[in-house]
Amino acid sequence: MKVAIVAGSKSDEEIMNAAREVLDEFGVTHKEFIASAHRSPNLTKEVAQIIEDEFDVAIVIAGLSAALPGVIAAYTNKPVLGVPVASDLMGLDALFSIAQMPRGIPVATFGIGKKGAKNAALFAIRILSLKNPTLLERLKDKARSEEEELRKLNDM
Ligand SMILES: Nc1c(C(=O)O)ncn1[C@@H]1O[C@H](COP(=O)(O)O)[C@@H](O)[C@H]1O
Repeated sequence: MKVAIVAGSKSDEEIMNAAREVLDEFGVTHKEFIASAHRSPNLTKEVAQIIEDEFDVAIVIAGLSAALPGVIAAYTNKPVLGVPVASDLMGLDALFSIAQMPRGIPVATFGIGKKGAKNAALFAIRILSLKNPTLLERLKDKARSEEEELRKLNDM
């Protein structure tokens, strides 16, 4: 039950942290990697091979032209959850780049930045919960307690 979090640069650290916090909350084992398909293609290939061999799912975070999620998905059959990072074009560049994958190389695309990273982590947990009833219960508990908070706010 392991999730890889990969980012294209150390400058994406804040977004990585957002994903990590959610995984920690659910007690999911994870490991972080920094690799760039553009700047370190050999390292990226090695990281993808490690994901293929040792991980269940990968959250891949990238800004600008954001080739990284697609390149990782080319080297592994494990599910790749892509998270765009905002920069000069508000992250639309990365969003379109990650969403517009050529046929045959699927990457699930999430929202831009920290919210997207948190949802990607929750999605990774949903994937893992298919084979892990304890994790599924934790997801249900979280949903229940969030609804409970809203009931209190509404005095209901
Ligand atoms: N999208 C990619 C890739 C890649 O896709 O290979 N490599 C770096 N980057 C992105 O470049 C942005 C700026 O990086 P720097 O701050 O290191 O210049 C980061 O958001 C990173 O994800």
